[in-house]
Amino acid sequence: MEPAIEVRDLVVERGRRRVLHSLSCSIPRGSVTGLLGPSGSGKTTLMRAIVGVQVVKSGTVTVLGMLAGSAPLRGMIGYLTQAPSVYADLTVRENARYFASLYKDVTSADADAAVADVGLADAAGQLVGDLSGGQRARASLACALVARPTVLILDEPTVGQDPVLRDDLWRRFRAMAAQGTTVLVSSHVMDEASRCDRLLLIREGRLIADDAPDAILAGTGTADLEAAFLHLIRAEQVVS
Ligand SMILES: Nc1ncnc2c1ncn2[C@@H]1O[C@H](COP(=O)(O)OP(=O)(O)OP(=O)(O)O)[C@@H](O)[C@H]1O
Repeated sequence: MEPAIEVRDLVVERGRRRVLHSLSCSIPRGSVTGLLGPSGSGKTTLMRAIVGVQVVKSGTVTVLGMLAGSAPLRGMIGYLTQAPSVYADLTVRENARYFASLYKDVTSADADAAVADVGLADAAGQLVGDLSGGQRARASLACALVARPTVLILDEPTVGQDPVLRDDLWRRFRAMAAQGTTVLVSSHVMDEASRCDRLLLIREGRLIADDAPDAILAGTGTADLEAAFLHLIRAEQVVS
């Protein structure tokens, strides 16, 4: 089957610095793919290119067979940015319903369901400006989920969440993938990597691993993913 996302020889420059160096990868449909790498390695930049909001120097990014940023994709991609993208002076419910109103065939009931899905049903009537950081992040996630996107791009969705909520969110991502949604999640947290079907490890704008977690462990001869990633990063440092 054609992959959900295909990135070919992608070069991106930001602030006159090259931050993605001819990066290529493909992301299968109906999977959870983790995007991991040190701070500043290019995770957000790659996600922005996939969503179609990043100016690229060269290369191509195709999503569901269409060029990233194409108009028909707008209703099919959910994007959770790292900084919550919600209105502080609206309640959680009003935010979700506002985003629902931007889509054809998405109802207030869908908005309310998305709020419940992220564990915010009890806070639905609260102003976003009065929420904790973790709650605000979940309100933003609810807005990204509202239209039940085919492709979901999540930039560090579990930052600031307690272990129980993180577990709930990961179960939800897995359930969405089981129903056919393609989920790309960036994270700094290694124990989350084992919950992914595939992992992309990026360092200084280049992919240094693109495989299933078990295959990465086997290939590096390590017992856990944290050790595997340190192994891969050190091996790269020796080469470069
Ligand atoms: N608006 C910008 N203008 C210029 N350079 C930028 C801009 N945003 C990011 N960069 C640079 O691009 C590189 C990649 O940044 P990016 O945000 O993609 O990394 P990241 O892996 O998502 O980091 P983090 O894990 O800290 O969010 C970094 O060197 C960063 O300094």
